Amino acid sequence: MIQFLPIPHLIIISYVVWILYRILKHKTNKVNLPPGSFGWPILGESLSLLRAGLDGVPERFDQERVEKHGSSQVFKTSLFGNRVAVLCGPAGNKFLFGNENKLVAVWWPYSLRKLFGKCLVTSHGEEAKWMRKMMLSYLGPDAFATRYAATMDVVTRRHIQVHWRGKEEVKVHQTVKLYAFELACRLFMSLEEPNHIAKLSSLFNIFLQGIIGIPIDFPGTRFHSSKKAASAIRTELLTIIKERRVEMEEGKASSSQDLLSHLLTSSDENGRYLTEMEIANNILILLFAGYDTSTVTITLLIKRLGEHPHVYDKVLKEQLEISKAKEVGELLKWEDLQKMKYSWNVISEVMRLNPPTIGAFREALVDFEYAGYTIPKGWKVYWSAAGTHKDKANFEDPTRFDPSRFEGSGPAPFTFVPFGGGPRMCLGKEFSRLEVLTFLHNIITNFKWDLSIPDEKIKYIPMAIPEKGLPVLLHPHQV
Ligand code: HEM
Repeated sequence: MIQFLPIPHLIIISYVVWILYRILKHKTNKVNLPPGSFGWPILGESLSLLRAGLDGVPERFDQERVEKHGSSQVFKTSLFGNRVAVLCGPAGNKFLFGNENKLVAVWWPYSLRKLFGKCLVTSHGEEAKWMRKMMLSYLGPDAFATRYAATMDVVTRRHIQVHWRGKEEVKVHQTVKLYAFELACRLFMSLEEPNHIAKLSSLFNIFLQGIIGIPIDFPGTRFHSSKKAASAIRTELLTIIKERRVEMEEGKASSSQDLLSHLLTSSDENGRYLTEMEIANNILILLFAGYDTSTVTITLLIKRLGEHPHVYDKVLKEQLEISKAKEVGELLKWEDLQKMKYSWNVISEVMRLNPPTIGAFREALVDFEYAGYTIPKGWKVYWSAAGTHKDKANFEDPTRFDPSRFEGSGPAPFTFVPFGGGPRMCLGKEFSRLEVLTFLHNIITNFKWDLSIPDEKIKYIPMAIPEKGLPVLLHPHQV
């Protein structure tokens, strides 16, 4: 576009940009900003962050800068066109989680906000609190976990029967992706028909590609395709919502059968209900938030168990004890999941080493002080799970896989933060705990496996992905 502008226009535009840059620099020079560098104009230090992710070590970005700028555990940078303060370690996490809606508020990139419309993650303050409450009354441990453990087990068994049994080799990442999507469709909307799920899943995968990226909207760009896919999914969801309303009126669907029924029939104390569009947008955000995160966790769990046979044996022992105490074919119950203590320690260690969400952004609502520095209003503020989890100040020999770290009282507060913390803590923590444990129970009591590529590299784009999709050779147990 720029190349079609006449030279005098280009000179004037460059001059205005330069003046604005000087004004901003002058303004920010007056306050005591954290140490660090804004890197290149516009690009900032984004390439270093992306490079660290592609090399499989996202924490390198924080570590290099903390080492360079001293012990204050805060530095400034510029990422994707935004001025950013990175608050490192447990003190930074505690500060940000404790100051939500006071000094900072959750912030997502423009592309995400545009694609999701009005929903939990694009709302703030009272509105967000309200939406969280509506969804938590289904997804929280009290309601969800006690009621839906058996349904999760049914879906998991069927998935393993169709996609794993009888196969010599399985590509774990893409197969688990399908599982995570099927499970969410079943529990959120009671969708079971494979073709319907496949259609939604392919739209969803197009949609995901535009979420993180440059939001240029014209035919041929990723963002444009993503927007079209989002609109097609929304139309589909609105049809499902309307059909459900009719089914409920006719007594053919119950108000407790899934998340959709729950959201259609739940109001707050003032009698306020979510609109159909708000329900569609929130289901879309839940599908998004739970899809790659759970997929990554299960995939890397399979990888770690393949790498550490003695851990595999201990997990198998725990899971077989649970199976043996049940009747043949009896489904998992909430109480069974509570017994999976060692298994959960192993999963926690997987998430410590490779946090599915490496960190997240906030926006400064006002100028505020942190560690003696000023963070100006409007700056983005980042907390880093990857950096915190790999800091030797928080975990001895931090790159070693060692589930025993989670025994007893476990890691110190705010050092283990795969689900974030504070008012914006992951809403699907209980859902994903059940999902990963149920999958683990079913896979490990059916198979042992060998990694087809033992040293397969993990890269982050921005979620962790094994470079070749983690192919494994399956060996069914002879029991
Ligand atoms: C192992 C799996 C998962 C991990 C590691 C994970 C991690 C996270 C993290 C770190 C955040 C906080 C981001 C922030 O501070 O802004 C978050 C938020 C969120 N997660 Fe998860 N998540 C997982 C699974 C799920 C699932 C299965 C669902 C849905 C059922 C879900 C729904 C959400 C939602 C809706 C939010 C936004 C909450 C808000 O802004 O109020 N997550 N997740």
